Amino acid sequence: MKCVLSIAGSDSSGGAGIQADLKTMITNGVFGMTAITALTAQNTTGVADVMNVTPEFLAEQIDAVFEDIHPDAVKIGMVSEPDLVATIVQRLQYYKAQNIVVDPVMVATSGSSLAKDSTVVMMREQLLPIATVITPNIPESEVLAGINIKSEVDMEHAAKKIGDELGCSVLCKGGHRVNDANDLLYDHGKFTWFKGERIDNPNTHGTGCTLSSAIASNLAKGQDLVNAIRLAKEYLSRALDQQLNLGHGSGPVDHAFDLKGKFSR
Ligand SMILES: Nc1ncnc2c1ncn2[C@@H]1O[C@H](COP(=O)(O)OP(=O)(O)OP(=O)(O)O)[C@@H](O)[C@H]1O
Ligand SMILES: Cc1ncc(CO)c(N)n1
Repeated sequence: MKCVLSIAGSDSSGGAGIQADLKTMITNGVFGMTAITALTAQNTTGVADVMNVTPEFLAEQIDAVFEDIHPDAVKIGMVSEPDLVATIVQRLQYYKAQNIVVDPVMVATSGSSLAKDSTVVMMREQLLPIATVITPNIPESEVLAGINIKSEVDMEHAAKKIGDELGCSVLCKGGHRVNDANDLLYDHGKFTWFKGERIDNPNTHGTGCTLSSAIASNLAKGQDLVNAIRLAKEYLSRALDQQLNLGHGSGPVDHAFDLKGKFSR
């Protein structure tokens, strides 16, 4: 059994963060573990409050996991404070962690900010350069590259600029564009497009968390980066296709599509 660690925030409404990560890992055939960076009081309409853990307690969680069950991959999501970013980097380097997928979460689907500006600076300087792949959405790519993105050519410029500056592979996600949901990988000089038909479903809370956790699960199982992303995108499209409709805002996706028929709903 391959094991994946999620270092991320908890979403009380279950659609994003740690909760989305664990659901994704279980349905992608790996054993999921967690180190929680923050509790959020959150639902499909917004984030009411955030309580960060201390850097010391985050380090204790990461140590508890690595000293017992060395993860085959690590997914990193919401990290609000610069000190927490520094702690993660220090512990992952100490344990020589492999297959690090960073979703540089800045703003929730509902529009609430999830990371301070000083945190983004710290991520850029310390965390992103040690990642195997990072998965910014369009607004996050604009911040990291410092350019506006209006077209797929702009996505290529942004992904190349980020990847060349930080030395990591970059998956620039196209979910925030209006036409097809095409994602672009820039992997050390090479572009690969992952074409995705836009699914007519306004419930996209946690799609970024789901995609990055599925990529980490596939890397843990030994897939190369391109196949890990291709399979993760197929998984997310199927989860979106279920048309789950929960809550009063942008609701979560349905991870249980393979279990339909096994349990009554
Ligand atoms: N309506 C859609 N149909 C198909 N795929 C989609 C749709 N919306 C988003 N995606 C896909 O979902 C993944 C996440 O992309 P997105 O750009 O929404 O990330 P995000 O903004 O980080 O997500 P989050 O909502 O978790 O913050 C990408 O693979 C994107 O192409
Ligand atoms: C805890 C958490 N992590 C990530 C996101 C981004 O979707 C969110 N809304 N909440």
